[in-house]
Formats: sequence, structure tokens, C-alpha cells
Amino acid sequence: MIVEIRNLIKRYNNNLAVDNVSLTIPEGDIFGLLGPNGAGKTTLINTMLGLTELNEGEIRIFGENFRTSERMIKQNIGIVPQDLAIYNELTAYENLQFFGKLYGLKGGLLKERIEEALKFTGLWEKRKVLPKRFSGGMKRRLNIACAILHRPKLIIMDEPTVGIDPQSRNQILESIKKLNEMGSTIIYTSHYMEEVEEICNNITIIDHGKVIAQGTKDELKNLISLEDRIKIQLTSVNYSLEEGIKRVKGVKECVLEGNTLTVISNKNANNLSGIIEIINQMNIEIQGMDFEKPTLEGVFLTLTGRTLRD
Ligand SMILES: Nc1ncnc2c1ncn2[C@@H]1O[C@H](COP(=O)(O)OP(=O)(O)OP(=O)(O)O)[C@@H](O)[C@H]1O
Repeated sequence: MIVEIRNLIKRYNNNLAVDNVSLTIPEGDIFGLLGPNGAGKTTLINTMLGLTELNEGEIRIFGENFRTSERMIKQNIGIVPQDLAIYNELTAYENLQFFGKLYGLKGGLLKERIEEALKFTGLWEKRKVLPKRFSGGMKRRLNIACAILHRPKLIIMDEPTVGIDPQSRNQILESIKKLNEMGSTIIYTSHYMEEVEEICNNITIIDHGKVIAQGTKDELKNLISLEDRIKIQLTSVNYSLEEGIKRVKGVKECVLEGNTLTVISNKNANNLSGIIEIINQMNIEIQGMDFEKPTLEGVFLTLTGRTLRD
């Protein structure tokens, strides 16, 4: 495990910002920390990084703790903080020089890594420009470039897509996938469930400082799905179709609207071939079929009774 957190508690006066959180992050993962604003994501990350003192609990990163191995841990982590950490009065290139030196890079290796990071984030052509002339998305990408210069084993990104345009957002999500393919483990915090759903493998959902659900994307969705839903587009219909489908093993409900048949079955009923057989027997052609999947938004809603954006 690249990160192990046990029973972490962090209070700000009487406010329990992180309430007995335990989680583990395997090497090679894109790990999603999902929760609404104020859920405790940033506090959890800052505590993990030793930037905020914890009240109780234990944190191990790369198997070590901050007390004994702070230098080793920091050298192997790249941080993209929620608040941009770049200098507006230095050019993009100079920003990278500054951060590279902090990580102990120098000479030819520093130059090589700066070029690599700027090309990776699509900013090489803009290397001589001051970030104050950048769009929000470009500033964010520069922030990412500063965090990956030293090829860290673990990259932590705290809401890196807040307030940027959709194109930059997609570029950032693609770059996260690439960094992961190149060998980095990623921790990605967000309150956008679509993003977490798109790129993350293991996910922890927190609310009011507490873990409310943990697992892989599919495990989380399985929490709420006791049924499977299929929508089938047909070329024509007949009156006995619904009756026929309802007799198939595992079918709970069947609704015909126009030429669209929605079949709701018990979870894992494995009855698709039976459904198709009935349709074939009636000489009806199938035009298309959609399996309706439960979403992480649905998981959050079921567990808390609120949407993520409330
Ligand atoms: N420095 C601080 N002093 C006092 N309270 C704080 C501090 N930082 C955070 N909090 C409180 O701790 C709780 C968790 O906040 P945190 O910023 O960790 O949430 P978050 O999930 O990262 O939310 P957001 O997405 O809005 O940043 C909130 O109630 C917040 O008001």
C-alpha cells in the first residue's frame, strides 16, 4: 500500500473536520476522494502531508511516517494544491526552475525535466510568458507541471478542475491518466462525481468528515443496485410482448413506451438471452439496447439523502 491511514481525527476547535477516517491506497491507483464542499477533503490531504497537525490516528506513506522519514516522503510526492501555488512575477520556465531546485534538481537534469514537464502540460510554447497572462486552465496546468518535475511516485491533486473551462478540464483529466500510465499513483479529490467516475479506480466518499462509502467504482454502485435495467429499442411492438417478457425468469417489471421496452430484472438474473428469445419469437427486430448503470451521484444520494452539490 502506498498510503495507509488509520483512525485519523482532526478537529478545528469544536469542529470535527476529519472524523475517524481510515483508508488505504494501493500502488498504481487513481484514487478518488469524493465529497461535497466542506466535507473535509482538503483537511485530510493537508494532514496526510504533515501541513496540518493531526489530533489522533496514524498515517503511513510509502510504509513510513512523517516523524522519521519526512524528507524521503516529500521527495517522492508531487502536490497540486487547491489554491494555485505559482509565482506571477516569474515566467512559466522560471517557475519550474524554482520548484525543480526545491526538489534538488540541477544542471542538465533540471533543464531536461523542465522541458519534459512543460511539453507534457502543453505549455512549452508559453515558457517565456508570465502566468498572470495565462487563462485559469493554463495556470492550473503550470501548477501541475511544477508538481511533476521530479517524477514523483505519488501525485496529490486537490480539486484541480475547479473554475476552469471544459477543454482545459479534459486536458487535465487526460494528463492524469497518462501520469498514471507512466507509473505514478494519483490521489484526486473532487466534488464532481462525473470526473471521479471517469478516471478513478478506488473511491472513498466522505461527508461531514466521515467515510460514508469505500470501494471500487463498481462496488460502490452495487451498493445501490439491487436490480438491472435494460432499455430495448424495437422496430415494432405487439400486445402480447409485455406479458411474454414478464414471464422470463428474474424479470420484475416491464414497461412499453412507444417502441421502447424497459425491462427491470433482479440483480444478476442473467436473463438477457431469455428476453431476446421472446422478442425473436414475435418476429420483432431489435434496433438498439442500453444497460442503464447506477451512478456515484446515485450512491451519494441514497446514502445521505442529498445531492453532491447541495
Ligand atoms: N484552518 C481551518 N480552521 C478552522 N476550520 C477549518 C479550517 N480548514 C477547514 N476548516 C473546516 O473544516 C471542515 C472541512 O473543510 P475542508 O476544507 O477540509 O473541506 P473540503 O472537503 O476540502 O471542502 P472544499 O471542497 O470546499 O475545499 C469545514 O467545516 C471547514 O470549515
